[in-house]
This record gives sequence, structure tokens and C-alpha cells, in this order.
Amino acid sequence: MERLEVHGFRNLADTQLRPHPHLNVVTGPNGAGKTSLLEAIYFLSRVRSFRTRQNDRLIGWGAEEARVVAVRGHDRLGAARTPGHTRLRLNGADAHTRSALAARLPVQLMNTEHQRLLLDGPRVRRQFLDWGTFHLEPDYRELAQRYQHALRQRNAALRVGDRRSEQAWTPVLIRCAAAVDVARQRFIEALRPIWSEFARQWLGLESLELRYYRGAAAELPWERVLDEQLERDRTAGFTHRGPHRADLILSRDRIPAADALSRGQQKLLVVALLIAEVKLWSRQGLTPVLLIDDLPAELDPAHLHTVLDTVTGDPTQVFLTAIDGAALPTDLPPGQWYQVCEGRVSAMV
Ligand SMILES: Nc1ncnc2c1ncn2[C@@H]1O[C@H](COP(=O)(O)OP(=O)(O)OP(=O)(O)O)[C@@H](O)[C@H]1O
Repeated sequence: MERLEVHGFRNLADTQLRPHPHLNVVTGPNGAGKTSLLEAIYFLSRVRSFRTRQNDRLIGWGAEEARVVAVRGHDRLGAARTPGHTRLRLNGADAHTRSALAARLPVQLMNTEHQRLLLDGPRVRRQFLDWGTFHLEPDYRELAQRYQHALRQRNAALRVGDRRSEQAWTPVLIRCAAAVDVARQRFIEALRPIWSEFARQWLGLESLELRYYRGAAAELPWERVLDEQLERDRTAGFTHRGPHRADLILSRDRIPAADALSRGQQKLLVVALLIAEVKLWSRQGLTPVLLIDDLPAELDPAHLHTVLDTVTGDPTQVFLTAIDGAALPTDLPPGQWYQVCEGRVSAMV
């Protein structure tokens, strides 16, 4: 982003910034508004927050709307939230799909909760998988939506015992499942070597694995999978197997990473995954924005340095928050530093 404007967003005063193309360091005391600034950028891309499911919370107290605008290359992106309603703008016109802005502004967030990627249920890993695949294959989003639609229709038919509808939707589901699966596998195959290199270097371990579980036994065609499950699906009233049950398995010597690694090692493993994804996007010609919120509190200076080193020189634009700039490695690459104080963001010279 060459320009970023934030209006009426959380506690932030109206702000206009000209961010550095590579590194932006945002410092300030607790409650100053550092996370809110990252949240504004995230909202512009993903049309949601990483802190709340209720976008109305983003509207500053006393403000009528929260609005974020960015200029990036030839594109001008905007997202505004008024109570109950989000409006997206792209190059002077309304944008009607949620992914229109994300396609032009891929963001990756790293914060103190990133370990959830390892410890939570498969849903959060499927989201990681879906965003990663979407940025490599822009048609993927529509494909995944078609799969979800077919799944809902088939499940509805299974629930009420409507055999005709079930038989009509099953082949559609099979076609979409195969295509979703192939796209995700391509993403994982591209991601794995980058991830494993980082994971090996940072953890000093050789036997780490990243596997894609496709939501069914690997060797069977989807037609067979659904056929074998048919009676079970009919009895339960839903589809048991498919890409909606996919997962990413991280392990060491076949033992789940959550059991086989220390907390610190788990953090590094997840950071390796997030950074590998950013790296992959930038190798594909995208310019990702990496939001790192309070990571100095989570990673020791040496590892933080390594992480920043890894993305320096890429087209990646980093926003990094810290309460105290002194906690950051001393030899950070050149960038723009900002001080946030009671919602006012000022560039430091
Ligand atoms: N909708 C809102 N309007 C105005 N202020 C808000 C709104 N929502 C939250 N706040 C306030 O905004 C302040 C900034 O919070 P934020 O999390 O951005 O700070 P921070 O600098 O990241 O702090 P920390 O270092 O403690 O994480 C908080 O004091 C919070 O109470």
C-alpha cells in the first residue's frame, strides 16, 4: 500500500499514512491503538476483524462509520462499515464480492493467538488452506462456494429422504470435491518445501511433516468414497466425507506436533507455516501484507530477527507492532516507524 487512510475506526483519530513498502514499525503503550491499525488493514482485505465477529464494533464510539481506504499500484480499495452494513469499493465502483478486495490485498496475520492454528479444531486450518489456495488460484473461491452449495443441497435431501434430489446433487458434489481437492493439493505441494526448510532451520529438527488430509481415504476416487458412505449418510442425514472435513496434519515422527513439541517449538512451527504462505504468495507475483501484532512478546529477539530477515527483500509489506521499540532487534532493515498515542498515529523521523 502506498497510501492508507483510516476514519472513524475504533479509537483511531482520522489518519493518513504513506507506509514504507517493506517495513513499518508501530509502537505505543497499551491501549494506544496499535492493534486497531492492523485490524483496519485486515478489515480492508478480509471484510472482517480478527478480534470480533461483529463488524459494528469497529465503528469508533461517536462515529457514524468506520472507513478504510488504501491505494495500491493502480488500485484504490475501500471498505466502510455503518451499523449493520458493510460497503466495499474498488476503483470508484461498488465491489459486490467479499473476496474482490482480498484478491488485491492478500494479508497474513501473526499475533499471540496464531498457535490456535495447531491447537484448535480443523476449521481454522481449513481456512488457512482456503486462503492460501485462493491467492494462488483466483477461481478457487467460486469453486469452493459451488462445493458448499452442492453439499448443502445434498444434506438437505438426505435429511428429508428426498432420493431424487440426493441423486441429482451427488454427481455435482463429486465433481466439485475433486476440483477443490486438486487445487488444495497443488497449494500444499508448493507450500511444503518452503515450510519444511524454515521449520528445519528454526527448530533444528529433521523429522517434521506437513500432510494434507483430504477429508477421506487418499486412495479412493470421490465417487467410491460417497458410495461406500451412502447408507451411513442416509441414516445420519448428512454427508460424512469430503473436502469439508479436510485438515492439515503437522507432526514429528508421526506424532501430532501438539504432543511432540514444546510450546516454543509449536509457535515456531506455526510461524514457519504462516511465513511460508507469505513467501509462496510473493513468489507467485503477489505483494502480500504481513501484519505482526505484538510478536516480540511471543518470539525471542533472535527468532524475530530471523522471521523479519526471511521476508526482507521480498515484495512483502510488513506492519509490526511493539509496545517498546527497544524490545525489537537493533539491526532491523530500513523502514518507517510510527508512534501511536491515544489513537493518534504519527510518523517518526
Ligand atoms: N469502537 C471503539 N471506539 C473507540 N475506542 C475503542 C473501540 N473499540 C475499542 N476501543 C478502545 O481502543 C483502544 C485501543 O485498543 P488497541 O487494542 O488497538 O490498543 P493496542 O495499542 O493494540 O494495545 P495493547 O498494546 O494493549 O494490545 C482500547 O483502549 C479500547 O478500549
